[in-house]
Order: sequence, then structure tokens, then C-alpha cells
Amino acid sequence: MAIAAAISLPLTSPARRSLASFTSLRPSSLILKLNSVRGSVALRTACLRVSAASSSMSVEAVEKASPASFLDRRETGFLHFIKYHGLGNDFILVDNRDSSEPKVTPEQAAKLCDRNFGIGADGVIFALPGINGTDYTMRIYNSDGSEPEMCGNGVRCFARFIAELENLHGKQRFTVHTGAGLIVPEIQDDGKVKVDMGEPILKATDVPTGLPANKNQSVVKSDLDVDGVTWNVTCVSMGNPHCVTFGTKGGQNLQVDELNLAEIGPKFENHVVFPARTNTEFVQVFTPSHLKMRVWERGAGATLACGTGACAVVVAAVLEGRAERNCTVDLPGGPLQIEWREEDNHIYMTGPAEVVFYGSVPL
Ligand SMILES: N[C@H](CCC[C@H](N)C(=O)O)C(=O)O
Repeated sequence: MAIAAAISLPLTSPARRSLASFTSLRPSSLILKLNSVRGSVALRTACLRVSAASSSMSVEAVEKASPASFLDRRETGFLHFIKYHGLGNDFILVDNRDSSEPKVTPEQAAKLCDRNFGIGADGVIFALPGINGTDYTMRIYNSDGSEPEMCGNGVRCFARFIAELENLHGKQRFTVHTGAGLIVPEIQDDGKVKVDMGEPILKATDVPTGLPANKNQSVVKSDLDVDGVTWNVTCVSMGNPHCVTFGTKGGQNLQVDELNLAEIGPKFENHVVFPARTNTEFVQVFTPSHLKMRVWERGAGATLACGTGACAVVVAAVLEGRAERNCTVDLPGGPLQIEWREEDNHIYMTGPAEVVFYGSVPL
């Protein structure tokens, strides 16, 4: 699969358009390139070049792009997408509302996620028709092609994507069927997205983990030997498995910025006690309502943020008596607000989701 993408950057707040209308823009009709550091931008269409510099605007007719250009290939065989990120955890979003099977295979997804030979992303997310009365279904492939049950940053991006597709404005709430069950994201007036992430799963065999339960059928601050070092871990599922650690047994307060994630992360991810592999969160406690974490994700490696991970971190911190139920969690890409509500046992996550660019890529 050759990878080359025509992209369109929303230079100001994107004009509201559905992806459908965007996909009606033939790739050959839109090429955007930065002409100079002066910020002048040349937008070349099939018949016009518009050069806008800080002081002047000139319009000149240009030849139509060479018919041999890949941009003039027939529309079919192109995948249209919008690239989003949630605190730097970035995704390729695909409008899949017209079929119940993803348009892209796991192998193709891995290639699209490659940051040198592809678009570059932590995963590919599909908006599919709803199931059992939900508005939509969300499926996701990690950048290694594996399919997780859920993605917290991804579902915030999903909500903004749906609003773009459906040309919706202001406060919007969607019911989304996922591998973790019903998830309900709500776009707030300030553009952030608040998500009802459902209930945490704590039963050890449901996380799943082979570690022996040591507190009400769950694993809380239990010993785990990783390459000869004993860590204290708490295991939580948000539909996907998480191993949360605040440090080694008897160790000092973890300084997460000093960790070599590339070295230690895969040893947790592929540990024999996690039959479905695991996401791993390394946490520092500033105050009972302010935590800091870094994450090594299952199937994606070190990412700038992990929404389900931040939820698992607050649950683990409460279970270990380290934090309150409403916390700010600092991730490398920015903060998330997480509340584990006592009344309904649901976890609520609030954070941003931003468009990066619109694109088309030959599959
Ligand atoms: N890599 C994760 C899925 C994405 C989770 C993360 N990006 C989030 O925001 O929750 C897994 O295999 O469970």
C-alpha cells in the first residue's frame, strides 16, 4: 500500500463541514503548502493559486495538476480521515457509518499509524452504526494493529468527530457502544468533552490478571516481580487492562520523569501475569487530589496521554488510600479531570480533543 496523503490544515477554526462534504473535495483539487517563514500560504486548487502573505493577496491562474499526479487518481481506493488528538494521544478517525465492519484491516491500520511511512498516530478509530439502540459504535485498532476494548482519549476525539460529521454545534451527548460496554461522551460548552466511562472492573480474573487477589477479589498494592525488581501494583480494568504502580516495594516516592519507559514498559506489558497483556501507569502523588503519571500502553508504547489509564490511576490511588475520588491527573500531554463518583460507582473523565488535519490516503 503506497502511502501519500493530501492534507488540509484548518488554519482557523475549521469551517463546519461534514466529512462527507470534505470527501467530495477531490484530492486533486486541494494542495496546501507553506511557502515561506513569512507565514504566506499558497492554496493551489485545480485552477487557482491563492497566495496570502502578511501584507498582500495575489490570485493567478495555474495549470491543472498533471493528470499523472496521484492526486488525480479516481476517488475510490482513497481513505478519507480526520486526524485528532487528546492531550497528544493521537488518532486517525474514519467515518464508518455506512458499514458494520471497519474499512481498514489491522495490518493497514498499523501501516497508517507508522510515523515515518504512514500518517502517524497511536491508533485508528472507526465510527460505526449503533448497536442495541446506541447512537454509534466505536472500534479502535492500536498502532500495532491489536484491537483494545476501549480508549478514553479516543472517545473524546470520537465525540468531536461525530459533531463534525453531523454538523452539530454546542453541547452534544452521544451513547456509544464499545468493547467496554456503553460509554457516554458529552461535548461541553467550552469544547471539552466529559465522558461517563462506566464502572471500574476490579475482580482480578476480569482485569484479567493471574496475580492472586488480596483484597475483595481484587489486586491492591500487591507484589509483582519484574526482572528481579519487586514493584507494588494495583490492577484495574476500564474495559481494557491496567497495572498501576506507585513504586517499588519499600521504595521512595516514584520520580516518574526518571523512568526509562522503553526499557521497563514492555516487561510489564508482556508479563506472564497479564494474559491479555496490559497498559502500565507509573504514578507520583503530589497531593491527595493532584497526581502525575506516565504510561506505557499495550499495543502503542509510551504515549503522551492515556484516558482509561488516568481513570485506572485514580481508582488505584483511592484503593491504596493515597488520593480522594476527584483528582487532577497530569500526563505528559496535559491534565485530565477524573472523578470516581461514589453515588453511582461510575468514573467521569473531562478533557480536550482537537482536530489536527483532514486528509485522504490511498489504501
Ligand atoms: N492501548 C490501549 C488502548 C488505548 C487506550 C488509551 N489511549 C486511552 O486513552 O484510554 C489498550 O490496548 O488497552
